[in-house]
Amino acid sequence: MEDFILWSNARGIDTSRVDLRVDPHTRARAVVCASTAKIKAGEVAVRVPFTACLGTTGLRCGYATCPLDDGDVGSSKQFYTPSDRLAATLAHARFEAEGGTGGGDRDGGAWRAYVVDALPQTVDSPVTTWTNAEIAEMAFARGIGNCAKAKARDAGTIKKLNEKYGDASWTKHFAWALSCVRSRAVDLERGESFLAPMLDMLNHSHGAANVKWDASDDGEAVVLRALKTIDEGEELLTQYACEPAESFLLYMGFVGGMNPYDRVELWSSLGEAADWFAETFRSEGGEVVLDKAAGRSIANELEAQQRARERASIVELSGGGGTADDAAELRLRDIQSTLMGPSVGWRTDYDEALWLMFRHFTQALMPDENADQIVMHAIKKRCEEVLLSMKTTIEEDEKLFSAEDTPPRLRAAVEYRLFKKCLLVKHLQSD
Ligand SMILES: C[S@@+](CC[C@H](N)C(=O)[O-])C[C@H]1O[C@@H](n2cnc3c(N)ncnc32)[C@H](O)[C@@H]1O
Repeated sequence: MEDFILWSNARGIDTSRVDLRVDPHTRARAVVCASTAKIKAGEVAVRVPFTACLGTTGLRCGYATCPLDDGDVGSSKQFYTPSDRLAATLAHARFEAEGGTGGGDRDGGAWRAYVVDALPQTVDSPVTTWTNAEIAEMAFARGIGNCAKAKARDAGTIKKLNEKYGDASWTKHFAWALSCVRSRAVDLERGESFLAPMLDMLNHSHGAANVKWDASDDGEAVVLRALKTIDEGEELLTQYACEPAESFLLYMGFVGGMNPYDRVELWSSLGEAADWFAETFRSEGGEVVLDKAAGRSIANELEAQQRARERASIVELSGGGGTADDAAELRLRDIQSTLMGPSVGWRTDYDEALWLMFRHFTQALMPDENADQIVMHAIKKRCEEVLLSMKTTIEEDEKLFSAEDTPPRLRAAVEYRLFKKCLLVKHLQSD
């Protein structure tokens, strides 16, 4: 790590207020407040000039050679997501740092201390190294399904890159680079993310972050700003993202305890929820009374409206206007291919659509009942069904989670399913 610190300082990264702590067993790093002084709220703990970052030319990053920008048809931004582009840039830097000749600025050697020596050799996560049996331990369809989708998508991208650039080029590092990007890139909400050495060694906390990353006042650097006073020796923690547990486990290999943004998918689509409603709320004689085809078409309509809203909000986030349409479409594709997919749970727009649909069904089938109460009853019934469908109980999971001899991957999968189950129980107990 000393070489990395020397390299960082030579690149203008000011590390005088922090130290790196390395766990001797796992080699995992944590950034801690240096023993020299506390860091007060609002102060800058670390400053990383963009010239020491790896990313896009737009940010004037020091390493910005994206091999996908080779001018060929099929290599433009249209065909790759921002994560693909950053991963290709990192893969290219590593290829050069290890002596490969890949064109571009041939500056890779200068980045060796970071891309070869400091970045992890592997990112252990369900989408990278876990076996199918290990993935299955996540138990919830959303996590497993998103993992399968991400793996299939990555395999497709790698195949495409190998066909175009050959598998002995920088592409041989692409899968590794993508996992590094997903687990450590910084995003300043300017559209594209980048890798900032040193900042990317900070760990995450769902609820106790004491620093946040920010653009420097002069716009030349990314800085870590203290959110409160940080004592000597205290670990600097940031909140990487406000995302459900899937995003953390699939792309970073950890769950990180109770996540306030976590959610449970009760059905994989509104159509499935509509069928479930029809099957569950039958006549006294046991016949299905809700017209299933009509139920499905309501579900499809609500889902289409939801997609249109999502698209519109992404266009708005991208700044609106003509060219933003492409960016919005790409961003939507990126989000959908990695994180989301249709989702029906609660506390999002999809929940609103679900609620509307179930209200509509209730009013048609049981006009004398209090529709909201029936909807609540239906959702709780589903929570119970999902809980009962699990192969393990909460108590068994708790035991596995705390047993010392539980293998780390199983522990991570158990932590994932355990918090989901706790969410279901919490919902069942709510008024
Ligand atoms: C951006 S890096 C952080 C630095 C990392 N510890 C290292 O050695 O470079 C992200 C990785 O750190 C680990 N990590 C970060 N926050 C964590 C947390 N709250 N719980 C468990 N692992 C965490 C995960 O392995 C994750 O993939």
